[in-house]
Amino acid sequence: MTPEVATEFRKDQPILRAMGQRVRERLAANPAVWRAPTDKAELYAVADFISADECARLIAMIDEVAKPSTVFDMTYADGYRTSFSGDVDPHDPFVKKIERRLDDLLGVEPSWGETVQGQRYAPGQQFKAHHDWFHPNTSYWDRETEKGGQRAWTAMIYLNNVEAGGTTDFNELNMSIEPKQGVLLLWNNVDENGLPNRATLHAGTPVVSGVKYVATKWYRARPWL
Ligand SMILES: O=C(O)CCC(=O)C(=O)O
Ligand SMILES: [Fe+2]
Repeated sequence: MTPEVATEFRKDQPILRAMGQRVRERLAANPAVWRAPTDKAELYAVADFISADECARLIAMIDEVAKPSTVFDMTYADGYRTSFSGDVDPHDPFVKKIERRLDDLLGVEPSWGETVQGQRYAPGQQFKAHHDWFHPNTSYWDRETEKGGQRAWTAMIYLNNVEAGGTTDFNELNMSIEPKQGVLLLWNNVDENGLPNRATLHAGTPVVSGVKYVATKWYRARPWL
């Protein structure tokens, strides 16, 4: 990482380092949490994090709000993220229940989490390789730095099994994760020093057949609400 970039990241670095340590220790003490065998990134999974009924309920909510996805600096037409997505109602008691379960797993202040975003991929749709952490020199950097700061953790739940395709690929880690209903995938977007981790590069690969639904919550360095 160039020194120039490191300057941009300095503001949240100590917070992210401390947060990483706290979450890491909490997850290590939880027997339901599996840690991927790599030291390049912190990637975890929890099986049966939510039930099939809960998945169905979230899927119905996603179908109500999903629109062509955008990425912070891009439009749908750029073809980078061709899924449909939308935020589910953050005031819905059922959504709050799922959020509480996530907050509690990580031991993170609820106010640091963004609203849960649902995403649906039809055959051929994908989210090309990207980092979830924010990059400086973008149109959104100042705004996001002001509101919540850097993205620290990503918590993504697979809501259904996909007939073919739709894996989440972490190419730097040589890992390709097949969607499985109810599984939570969790990773720290920054390294142990609190700096953005390039090895967290990942993609939602094109669905080949069937449909894929995920629900994602990102946790920030500071209160987002
Ligand atoms: O759908 C996936 O497997 C990955 C989604 C993703 O990376 C994201 O929404 O940031
Ligand atoms: Fe992502």
